[in-house]
Amino acid sequence: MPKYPIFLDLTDRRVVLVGGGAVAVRKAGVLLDAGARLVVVADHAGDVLTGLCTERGAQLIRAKYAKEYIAEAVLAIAATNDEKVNRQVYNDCQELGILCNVVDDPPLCDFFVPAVVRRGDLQIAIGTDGYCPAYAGHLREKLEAIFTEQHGLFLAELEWARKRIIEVIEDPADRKVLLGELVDDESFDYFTANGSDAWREKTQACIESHQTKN
Ligand SMILES: C[C@@]1(CC(=O)O)c2cc3[nH]c(cc4nc(cc5[nH]c(cc(n2)[C@H]1CCC(=O)O)[C@@](C)(CC(=O)O)[C@@H]5CCC(=O)O)C(CC(=O)O)=C4CCC(=O)O)c(CCC(=O)O)c3CC(=O)O
Ligand SMILES: NC(=O)C1=CN([C@@H]2O[C@H](COP(=O)(O)OP(=O)(O)OC[C@H]3O[C@@H](n4cnc5c(N)ncnc54)[C@H](O)[C@@H]3O)[C@@H](O)[C@H]2O)C=CC1
Repeated sequence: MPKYPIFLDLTDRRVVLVGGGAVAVRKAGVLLDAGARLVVVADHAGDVLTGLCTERGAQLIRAKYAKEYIAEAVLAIAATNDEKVNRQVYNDCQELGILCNVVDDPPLCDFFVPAVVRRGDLQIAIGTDGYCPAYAGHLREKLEAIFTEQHGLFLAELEWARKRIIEVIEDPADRKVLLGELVDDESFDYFTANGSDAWREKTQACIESHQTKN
């Protein structure tokens, strides 16, 4: 069955990551980017993970996993190299109603972590339902060549334009038509060729012409 894809707000929410190797480092970075209150439990944390925790304010507990550490968490990720420990984390999560991801055992995952193209506030998440994560990574690289920093900057312009449109255009159908024009490739090309000021000027005129039609 396909998973339900969502973008989760983890700001100030406790997330517990068990394990301190390379896989834990990859998961930790993304969780910290999302503003999670990250707690890492690892009996041996590598230098990279230790540095990451210090620099970015995550709590590092240098200890073997115990159930008490996951209390109050919304998510837990088991990324140790010990299958038994990972399974224990999963079982504890089931008891406590915490969503769990076990990195080496897809059936023990309430959620999968996707590969992500990130361009400012624009995010494109890719999933293969656990069938071939490396393919998700490969597709991310291909999409990264297509979607550049410019697309992230363009999204910020669209946010500005959409706010204006909601303020001045009442009819949802009109808004939809106008936004449809503003998000298309021609509009993006105009933005990249002429920059933010020129694009806003053109967009403002376009919004005004829609207003006068009503
Ligand atoms: C189920 C899932 C659970 C989860 O972690 O959420 C899971 C499970 C497993 N991964 C394994 C291996 C590898 N995973 C990667 C890479 C990524 N794995 C990620 C997600 C997921 N991996 C979830 C499914 C997501 C989906 O399918 O949509 C990505 C997308 C996101 C991320 O991790 O950040 C990230 C790419 C990020 C990017 O490039 O952008 C590579 C390639 C590499 O390292 O370059 C390899 C080595 C090649 C190989 O073995 O395939 C193994 C075997 C372990 C072993 O044998 O030791 C298991 C366990 C199993 O399948 O049984
Ligand atoms: N889902 C994914 O994307 C991928 C998953 N994997 C799997 O992820 C797992 C971890 O991989 P790596 O980070 O490379 O492993 P690693 O061997 O580098 O690190 C394992 C970490 O787990 C910690 N650990 C072990 N027992 C513990 C315990 N009882 N309590 C607390 N911490 C404990 C160790 O101290 C160490 O920091 C492996 O099982 C691997 O097969 C591997 C590649 C990708």
